Amino acid sequence: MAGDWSPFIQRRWSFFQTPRLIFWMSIFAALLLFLFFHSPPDLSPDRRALASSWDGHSWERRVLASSRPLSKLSASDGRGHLSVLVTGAAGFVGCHVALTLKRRGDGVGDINDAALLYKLFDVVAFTHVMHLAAQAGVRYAMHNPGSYVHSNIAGLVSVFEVCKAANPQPAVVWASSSSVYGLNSKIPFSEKDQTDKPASLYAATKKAGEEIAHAYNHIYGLSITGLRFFTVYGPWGRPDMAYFFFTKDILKGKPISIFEGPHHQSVARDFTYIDDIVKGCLASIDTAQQSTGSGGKKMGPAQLRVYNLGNTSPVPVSKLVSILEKLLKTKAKKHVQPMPRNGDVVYTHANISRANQELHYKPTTDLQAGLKKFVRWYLDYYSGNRKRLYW
Ligand SMILES: O=C(O)[C@H]1O[C@H](OP(=O)(O)OP(=O)(O)OC[C@H]2O[C@@H](n3ccc(=O)[nH]c3=O)[C@H](O)[C@@H]2O)[C@H](O)[C@@H](O)[C@H]1O
Repeated sequence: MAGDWSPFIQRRWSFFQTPRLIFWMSIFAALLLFLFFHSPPDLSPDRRALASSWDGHSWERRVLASSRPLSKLSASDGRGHLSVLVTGAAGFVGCHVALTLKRRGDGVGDINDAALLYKLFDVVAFTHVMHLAAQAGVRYAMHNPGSYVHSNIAGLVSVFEVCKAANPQPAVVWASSSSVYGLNSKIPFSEKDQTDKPASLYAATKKAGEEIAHAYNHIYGLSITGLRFFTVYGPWGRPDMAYFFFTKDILKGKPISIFEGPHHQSVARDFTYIDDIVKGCLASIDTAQQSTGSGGKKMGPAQLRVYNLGNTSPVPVSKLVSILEKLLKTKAKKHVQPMPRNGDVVYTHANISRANQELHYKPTTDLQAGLKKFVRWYLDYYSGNRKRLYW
């Protein structure tokens, strides 16, 4: 369900040295061969993977230990600790949210495999699911459309299926996207605006997710909150995003393309720093009401929410580049070019008043400050200085 991360993986792996890579690939291949020849023949592939990776009792013990709240740390609102299943915890937003929950003392499990989801719910009565696993990226959807359908639609349905069948049902908080506003020209974007003109397949799958959420809420009484993230950036970010590969290319002296809209209109984004997004995610968990259904049956109306999580301060991409140039002390080789027809939109700007009123969401990091933290992390990370970690 984590989707196809080809561009991400390619960029990350190019930093590995080849002999090391070959060594680990050999170990991995040997492990696969071992598992293949030693698995009992009557197990399905999913069950076989499960059985070979975890022996039942020790696996359950690990899941229980990981999801158990730490009693010494205090919960944020005095309601007691939560057990939160975080999907996509290997991804950008997911890893930050999971670590912050863990740090404040909540129990966190992590998985994005459907068979394991059911097994996990047998073992742990999750109070919440933070569903962040997805195929992200606006432009990559043109190259690999199936991956978006697989992760953002089929994957979402499989998460809702396991949640609706659980007893008790957890409350679900999941990642939608600012891209659902598509060709909407009313700014700033408000949750009340129409979102029926997606400009990319990515946006269309996120919009479909919001409609699917409505159906599960309506039929099964699942409490569901969708978060429309606005161009999230920061340390441990996605290498396929512009701020990340601009940094890499500026340092390498490679040219970068800066898109512009029709009539030389500048392209701008409501760039939002990861720590602000994490606060919005945790506030959504903390304010989520319980689902009303039980074991697949609705008992009454349940909470259904959608929030914009943005910075409410759009910045032109050309300004993003000039901040990076200063922080990196290097001039970029800029090529300004018309925005290709690739699913991009010219402008995003979040109206965050609903999130502010109901979640007390208030972003505090502007692009200058956020990029400074990102660049510090980037230089440290890629200089090989990984001893100093970033949490
Ligand atoms: O808010 C979202 O819902 C989405 O945010 C992010 O999409 P975007 O806002 O498109 O971010 P990103 O690709 O970094 O491009 C940033 C800017 O650089 C411009 N851009 C891009 C490439 C380039 O070569 N030149 C350029 O000018 C480009 O035109 C754009 O204006 C997430 O990737 C997506 O997964 C989703 O979460």
